[in-house]
Amino acid sequence: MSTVDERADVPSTNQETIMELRDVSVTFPMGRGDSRVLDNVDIDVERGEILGIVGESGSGKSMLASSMLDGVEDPGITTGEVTYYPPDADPISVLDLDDKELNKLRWEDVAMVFQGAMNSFNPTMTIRGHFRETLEAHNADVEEGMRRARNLLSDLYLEPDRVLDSYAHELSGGMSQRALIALSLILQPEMLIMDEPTAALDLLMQRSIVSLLEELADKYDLTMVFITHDLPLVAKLADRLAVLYAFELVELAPTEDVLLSSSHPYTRALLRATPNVNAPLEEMKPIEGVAPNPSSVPKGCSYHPRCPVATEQCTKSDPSLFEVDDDHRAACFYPDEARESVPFELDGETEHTADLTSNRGGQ
Ligand SMILES: Nc1ncnc2c1ncn2[C@@H]1O[C@H](COP(=O)(O)OP(=O)(O)OP(=O)(O)O)[C@@H](O)[C@H]1O
Repeated sequence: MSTVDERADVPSTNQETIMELRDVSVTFPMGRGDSRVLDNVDIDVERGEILGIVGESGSGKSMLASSMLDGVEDPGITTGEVTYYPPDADPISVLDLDDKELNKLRWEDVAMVFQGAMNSFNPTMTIRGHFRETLEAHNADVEEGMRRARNLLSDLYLEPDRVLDSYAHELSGGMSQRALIALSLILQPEMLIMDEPTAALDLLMQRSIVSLLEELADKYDLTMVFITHDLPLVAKLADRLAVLYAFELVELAPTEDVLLSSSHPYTRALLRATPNVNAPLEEMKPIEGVAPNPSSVPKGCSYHPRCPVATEQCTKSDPSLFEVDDDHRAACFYPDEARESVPFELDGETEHTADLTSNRGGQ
């Protein structure tokens, strides 16, 4: 297994890596050949960061989330390398783990929360039962663990006693989603992967969960991967953004770079379709053209049929992630032309753009 120092030139800043994905692909065997639903993704998740992964519906976001914990459902096949770097132990090759080892990793090192908490809880068990069962299954000290559970529930602005004594159906959607986040953190993982964790919730609850997540990440030194189709939502939270298009990573950069100087025409179209970073997703305008499905991914750059700056080159070769700037990568042969041809103006401030504006003011 490669060490951190030997790593290839891939999208990352110079911080310490907690999870490394190399050439990660997911395919489903279909009647007429394989369907590739995640295509050679390379990414380094940095310890302590909040990484947002955005993309349209069907772009491969859930496949990416699942592949990080070797959780793609049968008959899907995940290939490539996923390496988890524990703080004080040898690296773990996630795709080589057996079921028992995976189960340990999933709770104790890298937890995962999906949308729709209702389906994650057993309807015949109280929330307390779920916490106890998880602690017992991992041979953890139950009394100490339950103390932690109460703290986590309080951190998430829930009344611990009321929630612990309830069944999931007795809680509102927002409460059960927060209880699920608390449960996912009960064995003190280093990293939390969330796949559309707020999708089923109303706008106000989405926003409030996002700010709670930020507080949690800070308090518990958590690394977070937040996967969503809601760019305005994740822009408020993430330190870096990764953009997926047609099962491939097309741009990766610090959030403010994406918001102010994105270099892939798809990211720019996505931002142009976002009238205001504070506006709800429902106000986004559609992007012209349609995203390909797995059986019809265009040759060359998969975005070329929708792209205003595409040339013949783009119909023939598929650009890899080029370095635009130190820690900014985009899979486009023509980033300068893209910036010129796809203008957008972002109204509204995120924490990131606000910081930039105030820095500029001081110059
Ligand atoms: N079990 C499966 N068998 C074959 N193809 C699948 C299967 N599950 C998903 N896919 C396909 O994989 C592709 C990527 O799906 P994925 O769920 O990762 O997209 P997504 O970006 O998470 O979308 P959404 O936001 O709608 O959840 C889609 O084209 C989908 O149709």
